[in-house]
Amino acid sequence: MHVVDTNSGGMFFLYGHGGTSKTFMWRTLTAAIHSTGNIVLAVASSGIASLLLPGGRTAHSKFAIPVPTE
Ligand SMILES: Nc1ncnc2c1ncn2[C@@H]1O[C@H](COP(=O)(O)OP(=O)(O)OP(=O)(O)O)[C@@H](O)[C@H]1O
Repeated sequence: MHVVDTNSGGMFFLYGHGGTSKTFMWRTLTAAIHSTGNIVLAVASSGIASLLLPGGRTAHSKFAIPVPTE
């Protein structure tokens, strides 16, 4: 939350074994940031993963990332 409060930005990588609260952490952060009036774009690399996030979409869908066909 510090990087949001100070508008400093950042990149974080959350990893861990199955069932170790990764989704819980993302959902909590999303709710906390959204509650401050900020916009949260929840995207994932796969459709299955995006279903775990509130309002989640795939990054390809949200940002219209082209998929090379050749
Ligand atoms: N702090 C917590 N308090 C209570 N329950 C929690 C907490 N953190 C996680 N849980 C519960 O533990 C379970 C597993 O958590 P979660 O789905 O966040 O793990 P995960 O790391 O995303 O798992 P996976 O890698 O399998 O997707 C969920 O049912 C979740 O509600």
